[in-house]
Amino acid sequence: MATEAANGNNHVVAKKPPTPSPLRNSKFFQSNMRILVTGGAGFIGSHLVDKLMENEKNEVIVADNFFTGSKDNLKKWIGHPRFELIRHDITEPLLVEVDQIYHLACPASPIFYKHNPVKTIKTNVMGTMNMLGLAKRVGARILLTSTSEVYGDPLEHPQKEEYWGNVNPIGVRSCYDEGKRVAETLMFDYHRQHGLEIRIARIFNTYGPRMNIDDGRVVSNFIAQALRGESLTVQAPGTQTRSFCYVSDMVDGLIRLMEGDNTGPINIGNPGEFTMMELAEIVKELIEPSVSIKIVENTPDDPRQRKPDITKAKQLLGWAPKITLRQGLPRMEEDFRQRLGVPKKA
Ligand SMILES: NC(=O)c1ccc[n+]([C@@H]2O[C@H](COP(=O)([O-])OP(=O)(O)OC[C@H]3O[C@@H](n4cnc5c(N)ncnc54)[C@H](O)[C@@H]3O)[C@@H](O)[C@H]2O)c1
Ligand SMILES: O=C(O)[C@H]1O[C@H](OP(=O)(O)OP(=O)(O)OC[C@H]2O[C@@H](n3ccc(=O)[nH]c3=O)[C@H](O)[C@@H]2O)[C@H](O)[C@@H](O)[C@@H]1O
Repeated sequence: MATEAANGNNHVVAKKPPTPSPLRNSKFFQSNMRILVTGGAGFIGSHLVDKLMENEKNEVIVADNFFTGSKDNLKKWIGHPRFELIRHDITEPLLVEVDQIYHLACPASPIFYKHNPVKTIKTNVMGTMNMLGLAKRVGARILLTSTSEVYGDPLEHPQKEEYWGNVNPIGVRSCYDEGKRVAETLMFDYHRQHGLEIRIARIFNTYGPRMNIDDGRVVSNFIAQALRGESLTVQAPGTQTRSFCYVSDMVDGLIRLMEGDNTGPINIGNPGEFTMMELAEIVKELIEPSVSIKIVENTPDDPRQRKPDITKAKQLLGWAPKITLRQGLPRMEEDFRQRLGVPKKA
């Protein structure tokens, strides 16, 4: 029995990691690493695929059911000899031979994850079990994209990884936040019981190009509203806070976590904290000063504050975000202008 203190906890690991499947060596001629990205047609997943494909030694397989993702996000890779796209729902088993699994598949916008909550739970629980089963069979390392929502409506601020959270187990957000908490539990149980190599990232609000225009999350809503000349809808009271991380910083953090020695969970996010009213003011100032801001009704269990403590990410991964909100928003604006067909005023 080995004891591991990677996260300051003592995880008793019962077994050595599973032996890799011999089929894993039958690779495309140039590659030495075959990587599965579940949810790779989504927002963060497609940026991750871009980065992984830059390395000529990687073969990348994406499995996605296109619920919130799109082939458009991957169009530059379709047909590439080192890339494969599989239409697959991860609540069903998947048989592939891979060395690493980035497990992202799960709707992330509250509007979408609440649309079919039972499916969201199935994706988090059965989907994660299927991916862990796959990792066990082929001896692959697996990284789960968990969320700051595991801290619920946090009573500690900023949130450290040791904080166990304040989550409503029967609320409308529970399919997602409790789903991710079970997914984390499954990761650690497979690690302790079967010796699987696991990595857990707790992602805090991430934004950037390729977010669905009408995806309902706050940054995409405000930018789309500003470009359409509509009022920015701040949900009451507007004093709730979030910390926004630009997607290239996020991808860098995820790859460092996968390649490093620590299981996590590790917070990956930008500690710059803004109220939703402040965010609306910044979007208005940077994108369209003529739009108004209106307060609208909020949804149940909306967390009142959220800010990552990233001491662990700095120490263990040598990672810190580089792009500020004021630098990131214009990059996203450019992408939204192109997709909405709204040119910048001369
Ligand atoms: N963006 C954020 O702010 C944020 C914050 C915390 C955690 N995360 C996590 O990061 C991951 C990616 O988030 P995102 O913002 O890119 O979301 P997204 O909705 O753009 O991407 C999710 C992808 O998963 C796919 N998917 C959903 N259910 C599936 C299923 N059952 N089978 C196969 N594919 C399925 C979707 O079609 C989509 O392509 C998610 O796991 C999310 O929980 C994101
Ligand atoms: O980072 C995380 O861990 C989580 O963050 C988000 O969840 P949430 O923070 O609720 O995301 P938004 O829907 O973007 O809401 C952020 C805040 O903006 C407010 N909001 C949202 C939309 C809007 O039009 N106006 C507005 O004021 C909401 O009330 C909330 O307080 C993501 O969507 C989750 O997938 C992710 O796991």
